[in-house]
Amino acid sequence: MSGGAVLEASGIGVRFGGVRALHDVRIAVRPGEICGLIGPNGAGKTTLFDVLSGIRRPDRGRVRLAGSDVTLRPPAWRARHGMRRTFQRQQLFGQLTVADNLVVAQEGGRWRRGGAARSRERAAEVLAACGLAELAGAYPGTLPVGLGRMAELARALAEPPRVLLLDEPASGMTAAERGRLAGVVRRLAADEGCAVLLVEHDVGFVMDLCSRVVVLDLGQVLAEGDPARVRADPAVREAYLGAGTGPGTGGVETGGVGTGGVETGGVETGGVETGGVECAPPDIR
Ligand SMILES: Nc1ncnc2c1ncn2[C@@H]1O[C@H](COP(=O)(O)OP(=O)(O)OP(=O)(O)O)[C@@H](O)[C@H]1O
Repeated sequence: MSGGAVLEASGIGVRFGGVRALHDVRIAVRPGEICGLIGPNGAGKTTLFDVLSGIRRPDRGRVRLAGSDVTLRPPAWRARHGMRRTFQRQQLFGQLTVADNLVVAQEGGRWRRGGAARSRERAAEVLAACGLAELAGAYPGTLPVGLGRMAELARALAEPPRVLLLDEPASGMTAAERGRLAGVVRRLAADEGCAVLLVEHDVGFVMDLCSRVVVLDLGQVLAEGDPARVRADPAVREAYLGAGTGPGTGGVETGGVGTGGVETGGVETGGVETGGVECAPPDIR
């Protein structure tokens, strides 16, 4: 399929009863690449992540990790072979400190008081790289949302991943935290050759960070390419604008770092009026 891809999926189909959540989806991510996965609500992004990470078995299609067919492999097997995923909801152990969560992640999920010295050293390094050194002794439940998400990312990096799937990593983060998150992800890809695939509702953040963007709509790949190309794609604009993006419709958030303001209500951007509340289309300029 795609030469050099470390993670690739082809012909993926998933149905939930009468709902076709994914149809003939193909996606590939190369080492060192940061790829964004976007799409309106219900497009199939989470379902695709579940298939890639092994949480859901597809009705059709194959998933390959470093060339091996892993379609029937469970999530733990994929994790042992270098695939890590973060979730929208924090997965850290609340009764362990942030540092101990990273130690446990390196020791097969088993807790031994103190852990191995090597694991503790690595945990300290990763936390420092994520700007969390001072929070090593904190308990996850005490962290504000953005720092909790960063700690979740740190846990995923406790052992160097080959493939990293990030599920809405910037959600709830301040602008400064988003900047730090982007820096960590860039370094991971550039210095360690990790392949990163991220689902994120903040389209501006995705466009700034990713070298390639895949757009899902109604369970199919609608467009794919570099951010400029995707931004300009009429089908992408139509899919977002047609989806309704305002409060109450669970629309796409905008306004990530450096995306500038969002034009609302203008003819050019196709703003939509809903019951007196002006709904802005996502910033896909
Ligand atoms: N467990 C389920 N049972 C039935 N239908 C489901 C289930 N999970 C997802 N779906 C449906 O599959 C389609 C794709 O959903 P999915 O959650 O993957 O989309 P998404 O792009 O992640 O959406 P969002 O941006 O809102 O998180 C939707 O129509 C959704 O209603």
